[in-house]
Amino acid sequence: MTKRVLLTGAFGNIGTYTIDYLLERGHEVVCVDRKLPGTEAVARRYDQRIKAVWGDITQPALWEEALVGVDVVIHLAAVIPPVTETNHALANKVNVEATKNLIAAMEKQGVKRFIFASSVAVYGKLQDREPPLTADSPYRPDDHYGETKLACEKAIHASSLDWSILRISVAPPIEIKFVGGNHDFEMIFDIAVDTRIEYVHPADCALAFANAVGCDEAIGKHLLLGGGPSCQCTGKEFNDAILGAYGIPPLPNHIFKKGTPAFYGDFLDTEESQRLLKFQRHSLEESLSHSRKSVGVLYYVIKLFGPLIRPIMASRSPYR
Ligand SMILES: O=c1ccn([C@@H]2O[C@H](COP(=O)(O)OP(=O)(O)O[C@H]3O[C@H](CO)[C@@H](O)[C@H](O)[C@H]3O)[C@@H](O)[C@H]2O)c(=O)[nH]1
Repeated sequence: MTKRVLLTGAFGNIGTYTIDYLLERGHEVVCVDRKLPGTEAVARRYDQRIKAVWGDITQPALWEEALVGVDVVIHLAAVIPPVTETNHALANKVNVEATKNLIAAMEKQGVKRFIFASSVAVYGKLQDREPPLTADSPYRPDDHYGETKLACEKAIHASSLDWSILRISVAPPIEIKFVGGNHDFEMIFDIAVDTRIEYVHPADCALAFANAVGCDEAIGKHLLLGGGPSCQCTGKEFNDAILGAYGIPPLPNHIFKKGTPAFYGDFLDTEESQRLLKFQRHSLEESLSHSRKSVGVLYYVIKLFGPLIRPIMASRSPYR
């Protein structure tokens, strides 16, 4: 059955793919995002096919307009690291207060179905345990981002909504393009070379969110979004592969964060999430070839200047 779906953070990394899947399934999509040159450019691509509601999600009045006639809410809008770590006040306001206001507005307006984008950051760094990470592994976030996502989850548990919480693993943008988000390439330096990573294509996350709309069995569940065994690798393999897709040679090991456990997440048990949401479509290999294609001829230019680019990139590492 087609639904009217409110999608927050609609013009960001995962949001844009989510719009595509929702439209493909015949849903009406109401998109909420900040009005920025990048987000407006993305919105123009959808023209009359979506309704855009522009505004600041920390303003409770925004929800009154956005929720009219809505059946389901997919809440992606958030600030992510590194901003969450340098600006705690903003992270609290955007990630926690706005989510609490949205929940209150939904309860007031009688909108029941809520699908929330959380993160494996709620577990903190727990690679001292045997993999895989399961939905009920212990929560001990050790960064502010993870704290904010866990606070949202607690507010959701205390609500009267029909919720699903989807905890996303490592899902950076696949293409060099400006979307509304706040991704920062320097994050790669936080991924220690020997850490266990489970990548997931942002489009596959989007598919999980879109499929959750019609999946009543997902109600009341915490589901892990990782790409599956074909997306599991070490931090070193991950960083080399991502850089390689853009024509950049591997960076030396010593400029990456040291020590274990040195990044959150792990290899994940995605048996239940995949059974319910059927979202794992891309291996890491396929995602990298997608990245490589998006770079086009620039790949050869970057490759040619690789020996010059490499030290410039390395100089941006805080762990040199
Ligand atoms: O005050 C704000 C801050 C952000 N956004 C929007 O939120 C979206 C965030 O997207 P982006 O920064 O590209 O990140 P994603 O990779 O899409 O982040 C998704 O995946 C993360 C986990 O990997 C989750 O934490 C996020 O909630 C979820 O949106 C963007 O459209 C932003 O414009 C707002 O609308 N208002």
